[in-house]
Amino acid sequence: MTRIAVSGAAGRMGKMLLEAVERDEQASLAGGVVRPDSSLVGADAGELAGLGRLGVPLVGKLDEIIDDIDVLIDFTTPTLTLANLALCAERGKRMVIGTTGLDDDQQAALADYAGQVPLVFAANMSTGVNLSLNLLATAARALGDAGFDIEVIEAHHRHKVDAPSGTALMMGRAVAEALGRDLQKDGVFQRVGHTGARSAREIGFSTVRGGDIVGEHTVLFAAEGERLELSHKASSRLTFGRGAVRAAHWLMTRDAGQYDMQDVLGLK
Ligand SMILES: NC(=O)C1=CN([C@@H]2O[C@H](COP(=O)(O)OP(=O)(O)OC[C@H]3O[C@@H](n4cnc5c(N)ncnc54)[C@H](OP(=O)(O)O)[C@@H]3O)[C@@H](O)[C@H]2O)C=CC1
Ligand SMILES: O=C(O)C1=N[C@H](C(=O)O)C[C@H](O)C1
Repeated sequence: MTRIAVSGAAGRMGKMLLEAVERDEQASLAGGVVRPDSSLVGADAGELAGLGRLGVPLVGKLDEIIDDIDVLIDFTTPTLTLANLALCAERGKRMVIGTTGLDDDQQAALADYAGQVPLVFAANMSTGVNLSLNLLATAARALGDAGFDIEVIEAHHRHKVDAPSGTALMMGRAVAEALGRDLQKDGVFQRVGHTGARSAREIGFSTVRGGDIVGEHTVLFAAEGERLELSHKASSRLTFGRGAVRAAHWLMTRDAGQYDMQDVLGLK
């Protein structure tokens, strides 16, 4: 049994993660963490997630349960994720991190902590998206320097706070690496006014926000006379939750280091 706790348990992903852990026969739900001042502190994690009473009370601080867990799953905010990681590294606890929107310094800090504990960090835990990274690299090598323009288009719910999505950036990086391009230089994240014509090397990003869209990503390869689109559409957050639980089990036999979901799925 892998004893798993969920950080940000009251969030959109937090509740899904509680369900994914509870549904997994090889995992036991060892706790859920909410804000210290939340009225949910002391409430039952199962009731929060609509699973009925599980006898697992929600706590306001990770410190209260950390000794009784094997893995912390964290899909929250960059600041909270790094604070939790500092504590997990100190106590030798593994982490699965799905939080997006980390800046360069935050990503460097995360990489430093990975020297102390095993962790999986991925902007998307779904099987389809992680497989698509390989397909995208193949398509980019075949088409990217042969007259095809590359654009990444993503759509998410109205509550999402970071843009472009972590997945869109990951897809853009897969394409850029396959073509020897650099997103810092070749990524175009905004077009407005008289932009001039598109350059051949640029990789464009477009963001849609609205309603309850769970997460949709398309990479478009557009030439004169034809276009190829590789799309992934998530219709339930449970797909991310299941991936995170799979990553938690996988981490149990790993040494300290930073891994991603392609490592977990054996796609490298
Ligand atoms: N890797 C993947 O596969 C996926 C990644 N994500 C990423 O996961 C993250 C969370 O997404 P989502 O669930 O939609 O967001 P939510 O805002 O619904 O959830 C975040 C949770 O974290 C809590 N939280 C934030 N700061 C603190 C704090 N300082 N102390 C305690 N709790 C805190 C929030 O509490 P409160 O509500 O009180 O603010 C909330 O419950 C995002 O970065 C998103 O991009 C999402 C889906 C899939
Ligand atoms: O915030 C979300 O909801 C999602 N975020 C992730 C991202 O930024 O790529 C993954 C997924 O698309 C849902």
